[in-house]
Amino acid sequence: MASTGRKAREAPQVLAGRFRLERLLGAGGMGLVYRARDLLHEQFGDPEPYIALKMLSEPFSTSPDASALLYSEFALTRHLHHPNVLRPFSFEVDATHRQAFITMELMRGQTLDQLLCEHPRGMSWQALQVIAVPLLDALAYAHGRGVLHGDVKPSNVMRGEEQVRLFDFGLGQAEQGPLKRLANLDRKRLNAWTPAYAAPELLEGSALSAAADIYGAACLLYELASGTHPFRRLPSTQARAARLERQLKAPRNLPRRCWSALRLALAFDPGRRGISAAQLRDVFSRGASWW
Ligand SMILES: Nc1ncnc2c1ncn2[C@@H]1O[C@H](COP(=O)(O)OP(=O)(O)OP(=O)(O)O)[C@@H](O)[C@H]1O
Repeated sequence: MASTGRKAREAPQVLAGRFRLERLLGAGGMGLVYRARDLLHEQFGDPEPYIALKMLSEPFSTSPDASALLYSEFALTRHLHHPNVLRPFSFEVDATHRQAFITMELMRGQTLDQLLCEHPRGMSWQALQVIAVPLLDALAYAHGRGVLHGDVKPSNVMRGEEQVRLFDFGLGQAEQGPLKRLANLDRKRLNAWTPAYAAPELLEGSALSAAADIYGAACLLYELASGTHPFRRLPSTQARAARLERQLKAPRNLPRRCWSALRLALAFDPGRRGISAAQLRDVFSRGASWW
């Protein structure tokens, strides 16, 4: 994180004459996210003029299709209207600084990786269910609209004061519908997957699929339930080579029916990962019967 301070100082103070950057909220593999104030809204008396503002960090920001990449993230989420998908506001370009950026709803809360630090032995079933069901519902909804997330992992889900939100569709893609044209960008060359959550077939060059999203979500859910990653945070290809699926243990906080479903979702072979986000959601939504 040492470099993020440097990037924060280098960033312009006001973008597009309107958005004043206040502080860096987070730096991921590809982007920098700031808390910013919308000076226009503030001028008209908006008591809550705060937004989140995302721009690409180097070296992505200097790639020829940087703006298209960011636009694609914006466009994918703009077409999703779900209470558990983070709301984007606008895509902008600051001509002076030649800087493209997205504005979006500012979330107050914790990302799930921050939450996991507080639960090293996993969460109770009740606490887990409150997160799992909305998250899976958001994923099922996105998949139903032909949108794949591409990077489901704990740092891309936030538990806000009121809601759980899935965000960062930066590696996402439209499988069908008019947005499919956006998918021409080659994300493989970005090599931005997080190997511990990316399904083995993705790391081996296959196209993104709903099944790949399921693998990431399953790793995340396992981690919430047990406090540890199912495959010791190894890249999935290495975990498969070491046959770690044989050592998988049912998290003690998980009802048995959820474990059977989760195990299926954790399959290394996409052909055997025979469960959808909607099916997983339905299993996790049922009451706390342990059988
Ligand atoms: N709308 C938001 N409100 C508050 N904080 C946010 C928001 N969006 C992102 N963040 C914070 O910024 C961090 C990085 O955001 P994001 O995941 O979009 O960037 P990224 O570079 O695409 O990350 P990666 O590629 O590593 O997943 C998040 O983990 C979170 O802490």
